[in-house]
Amino acid sequence: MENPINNIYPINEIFQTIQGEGVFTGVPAIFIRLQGCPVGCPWCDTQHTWYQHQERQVALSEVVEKAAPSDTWAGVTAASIVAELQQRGYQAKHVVITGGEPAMYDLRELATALEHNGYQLQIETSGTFAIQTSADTWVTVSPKLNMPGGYLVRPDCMQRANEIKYPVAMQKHIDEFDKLLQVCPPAATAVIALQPISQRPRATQLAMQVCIERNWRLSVQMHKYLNIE
Ligand SMILES: C[S@@+](CC[C@H](N)C(=O)[O-])C[C@H]1O[C@@H](n2cnc3c(N)ncnc32)[C@H](O)[C@@H]1O
Ligand SMILES: Nc1nc2[nH]cc(C(=O)O)c2c(=O)[nH]1
Ligand code: SF4
Ligand SMILES: [Mg+2]
Repeated sequence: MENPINNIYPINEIFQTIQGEGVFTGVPAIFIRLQGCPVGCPWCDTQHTWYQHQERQVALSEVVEKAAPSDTWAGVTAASIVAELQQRGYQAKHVVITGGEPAMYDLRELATALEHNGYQLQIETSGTFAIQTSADTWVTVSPKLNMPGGYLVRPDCMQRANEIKYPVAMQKHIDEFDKLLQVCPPAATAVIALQPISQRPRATQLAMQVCIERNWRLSVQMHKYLNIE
């Protein structure tokens, strides 16, 4: 049955590009970026999505294919989001819901609407909020440990993850991740990847070395090397 609730999702931007991170790297994808995140990672790529200011609310047409990142957002229903993707003639069938922190919102209605229209869904989440999405959603958890917002990574998120993509810059981060894997073990089938923070050469060197030692994957934010969105 269709979820009868008409959730309003705060959309920061919608764009079509190539997935640059994790297991689906290289796959053409439509990105839906939601506004709002309280986790506070100091090196966050998308700090313009942290706050949801009422006075920055705009129409949906203004957040589709933004010329530059901004903190404007539009409140949109699942049906209107699907209609917008179809109207824009996007060819990608892989949809990535990111943010901001998408797990702050109940994504079930949006997931159902997208799947009914032939899209395959992936979400990118920090693992600090309960994940409410469809059973078929590919869940990428990028755990955030000891961040200023004080949020904890949830064991249920680690269990649900199809992919764990951990951002690293120094050995301390690896040690913290090892502790997390012990306390909150992922499913045996979960793919584990390390993602160097902000393309820093030392972070990349460390991530490569640990991936080889542990037989984990490397995820390098390909879109930044290609200078695409
Ligand atoms: C911007 S976050 C949004 C989704 C969610 N809040 C999260 O953290 O997963 C999307 C992805 O970008 C990663 N990320 C953000 N800033 C980064 C940076 N400077 N270097 C490497 N990865 C970064 C996050 O770890 C996450 O995997
Ligand atoms: N190309 C591209 N790939 C991405 N993978 C995850 C992203 C994100 O911001 O969540 C992202 C992004 O912003 N662009
Ligand atoms: S959890 Fe994600 S969106 Fe929030 S600050 Fe960290 S990287 Fe940025
Ligand atoms: Mg990004």
